[in-house]
Amino acid sequence: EVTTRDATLGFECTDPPTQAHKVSSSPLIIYLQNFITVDERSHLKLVSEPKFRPSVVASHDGAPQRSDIRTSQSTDVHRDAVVRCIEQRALRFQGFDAREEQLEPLQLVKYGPGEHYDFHTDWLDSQYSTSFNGGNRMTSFFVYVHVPNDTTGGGTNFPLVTPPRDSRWCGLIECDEPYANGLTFRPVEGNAIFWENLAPSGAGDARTEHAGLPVTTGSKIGMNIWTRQAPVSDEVRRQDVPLDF
Ligand SMILES: O=C(O)CCC(=O)C(=O)O
Ligand SMILES: [Fe+2]
Repeated sequence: EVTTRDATLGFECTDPPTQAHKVSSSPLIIYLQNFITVDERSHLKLVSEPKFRPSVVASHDGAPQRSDIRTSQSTDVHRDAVVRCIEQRALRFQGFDAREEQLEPLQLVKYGPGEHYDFHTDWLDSQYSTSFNGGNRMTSFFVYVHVPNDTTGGGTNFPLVTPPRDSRWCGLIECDEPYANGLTFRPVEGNAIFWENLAPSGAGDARTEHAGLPVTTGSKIGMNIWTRQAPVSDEVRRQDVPLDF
């Protein structure tokens, strides 16, 4: 167990007892129960709350733009001790080889009633996967940071992935979903979905298409942890150049 102290915050970086469950081998999808602690969740909620702005998507000419495709609010967060603790956990999970410099700034997304993110892939077209940007998004974690008890809807749907069958999944995925709808994860606070976006050739894997389904009641805060193929430029890491799509 890795433990470090940050005196300024009195925060102790301690890994929660995460349980990993494989969902799919191809594309690789792994479900992580208890990936961030209660303290980390409340800290992320606190620091992000005043910073949320309407989410954007990548437009044709490269400029981030608002769109009906993605009606949530987003923000990145300052790399304080809590954020660095989660970053290191995400890197260790990927087998030590991924370097800190490959991480995009962690991105929080908040949905209120009716808000959603339409079907998309996290891997990007070549114009957004330049060497300046560290190439493409090799992997994604989507972490459920804050999901009040009254929240309904807001699942994460992978239409091209076959759901696992065992009934022990039923708290974590929609088990009564019509088979044709693919796999829908329920938003369960503290848990995360990890997947690989790229085929071994480096090409984007179309089977990783997914959507943030509309929140019906309540709200949802999630977090994207994206690891690029190569180091992201300092400008992006310092968050001078937003990459917030
Ligand atoms: O909200 C979700 O469940 C998924 C969000 C997502 O896919 C994204 O922000 O890239
Ligand atoms: Fe996504």
